[in-house]
Amino acid sequence: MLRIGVLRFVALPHSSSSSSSSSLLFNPISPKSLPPPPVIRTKLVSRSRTMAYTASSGSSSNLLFRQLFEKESSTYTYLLADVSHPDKPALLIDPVDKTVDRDISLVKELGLKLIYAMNTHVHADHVTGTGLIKTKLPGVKSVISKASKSKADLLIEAGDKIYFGDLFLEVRATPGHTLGCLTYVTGDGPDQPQPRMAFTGDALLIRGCGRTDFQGGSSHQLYNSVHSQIFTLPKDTFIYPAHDYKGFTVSTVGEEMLYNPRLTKDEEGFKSIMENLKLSYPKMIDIAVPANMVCGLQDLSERPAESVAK
Ligand SMILES: N[C@@H](CCC(=O)N[C@@H](CSS)C(=O)NCC(=O)O)C(=O)O
Repeated sequence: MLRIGVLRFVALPHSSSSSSSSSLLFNPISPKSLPPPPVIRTKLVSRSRTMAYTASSGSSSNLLFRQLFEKESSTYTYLLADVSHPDKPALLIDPVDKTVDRDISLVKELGLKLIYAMNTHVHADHVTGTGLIKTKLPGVKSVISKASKSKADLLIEAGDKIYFGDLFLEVRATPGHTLGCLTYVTGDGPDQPQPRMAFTGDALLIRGCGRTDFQGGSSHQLYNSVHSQIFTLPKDTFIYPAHDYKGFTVSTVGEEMLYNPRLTKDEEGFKSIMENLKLSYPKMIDIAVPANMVCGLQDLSERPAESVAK
């Protein structure tokens, strides 16, 4: 396997163009080669702060976590930040265009520095907020999978690690709802959040899963993605999906392995369920898919995306 890209946030000038600046924008530095951040960590204080910020997640002395909701498309957006790092670097997963102002206000109120606006996949039911965020906060980088064949500042793939401060997300490929679906999982390590947290996009929903009837969807692929990439995580790993239509907010791997009415079946049973969902096409699909192929910015320049160091 190729060496995983280590995307390390460093304080650099904001720039949104020029391919020659790519090495300035993402600095592939091993965390071990950097001096420790100049911050005195008082475990009790930082832990209690995190607890106050954290909604239904596990503990980490460094992680600030928020789950946000966009009600028209029933989409969850997630805000994560390393609040022990002096810059408080943050990222958003699956922001929606309609709630970008809310999300940016929250980022500012909490004193965070947003560095990545990430997509789990090319959504069909709403326009991503990642492009709009870039126009409002020009230093932010849009992120999506290379397999999605979309345009973004950063095209990522399985095995990459997305660093924000000393915390990171591991990238797992979970195709099946769309070809380019990714699941982001918090890091495995002593200073990373415990239990781990998996941001599954539409691959795995709570007691459900993403449909497989368009955008390169495949029930065979989705079944294998969930079983090989998500159900192999520790059972206490939290599941945070991109949507919920039933009022759920969080689940765990163990809970879904026991109670997911689709994915507890064998593959043939799963395929049969997926073939008979009889869902109507998302109302926004004809607008959302082309817009999301350019991370929500129809006029994004033609410059090539930065490649991730391997
Ligand atoms: N009614 C909504 C779309 C609902 C829908 O199709 N949701 C997708 C995820 S967004 S493409 C899905 O995979 N649902 C699975 C399920 O079992 O509900 C609209 O018109 O936007």
